[in-house]
Amino acid sequence: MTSNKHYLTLDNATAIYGDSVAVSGLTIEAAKGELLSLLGPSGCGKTTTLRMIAGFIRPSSGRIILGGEDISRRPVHTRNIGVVFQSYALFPHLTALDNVGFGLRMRHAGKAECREKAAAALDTVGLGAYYDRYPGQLSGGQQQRVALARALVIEPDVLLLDEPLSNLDAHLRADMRSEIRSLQQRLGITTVFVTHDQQEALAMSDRVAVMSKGLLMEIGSPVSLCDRPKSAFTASFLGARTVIKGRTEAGRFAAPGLTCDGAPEGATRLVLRASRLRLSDEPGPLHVSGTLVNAAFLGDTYEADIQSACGTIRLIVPSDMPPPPVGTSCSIQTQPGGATFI
Ligand SMILES: Nc1ncnc2c1ncn2[C@@H]1O[C@H](COP(=O)(O)OP(=O)(O)OP(=O)(O)O)[C@@H](O)[C@H]1O
Repeated sequence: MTSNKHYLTLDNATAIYGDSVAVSGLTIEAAKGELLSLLGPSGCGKTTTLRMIAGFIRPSSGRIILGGEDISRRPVHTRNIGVVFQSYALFPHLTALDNVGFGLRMRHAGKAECREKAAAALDTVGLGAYYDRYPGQLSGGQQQRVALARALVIEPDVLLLDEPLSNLDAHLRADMRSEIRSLQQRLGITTVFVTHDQQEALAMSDRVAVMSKGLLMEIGSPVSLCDRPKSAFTASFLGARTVIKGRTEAGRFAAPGLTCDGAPEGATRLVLRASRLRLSDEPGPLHVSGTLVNAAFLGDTYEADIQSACGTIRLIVPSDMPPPPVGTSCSIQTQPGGATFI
């Protein structure tokens, strides 16, 4: 018996290629209906993890458990898992309908059933008018939807998405991001989503597993990872954060040219979150000043870099509070949630 909380479990899973360890002792659980993202830099083992779940590679040690059953040694085609690859991997000589129906035909479904289910899956992803188009006659976003329909048509127990948005332009990416998330929630399908884009992971996931060099660094909800990162790696990988090394004595964190009050004993890193800092001389917990060396206008915000004695500190300030000219001396103050200690 398995609870819905432990629907998909990687139990100490390790993957080795030749003599190099790609994934090392990974233990992660996904609840039924959860969208779990694997987030990390290139080469950290995200795709390898997905391939172990799908069954394309066997774990060298450890287990993959789905719905209470150990599937580690089961061949790919006997696992009811849908996969969408970065490249979509559509057959160019088949129409959208036949691409989607392909998996069903492999499972010996009848012609009428294939057609009916493939059409329903294409309708689900908003491609009802494109059954007869070939991949070459579809836009990147439409091809991506066909690939998604093909993964969904088998009514998979788990959906695996390997960087499915990386070939799309920024605008379409944002649209597809929310489309996939609402579809996943509507269908209640347990999903593992691989990405190296922190915004994508934060926007789409129930929980995010941060990976580095084949290891799980940290796992948590997007909000908890952003507000209370437990490692410097997570803090800096989640973007727009400055991590400063220092020491804490009597509740005060100190680094060259910087102090910050409210630190727990033993803290050796101060994480400053760019969007929760401001340029200000007002007194507060943070004491640091420096020179503005860069200010980039990003539309709704400015990204400003302050060169200080403890390194460059990045701030994101609203565009209605433009930073002073480059070269100006400024002090920085933190707003609630702007400073975290590790
Ligand atoms: N078939 C293979 N043979 C040998 N080594 C491999 C193979 N596939 C991946 N690797 C290595 O395993 C490690 C993890 O690769 P993996 O593709 O899982 O990383 P990733 O996090 O998905 O990266 P990316 O974001 O670039 O796709 C890397 O060091 C990679 O070079």
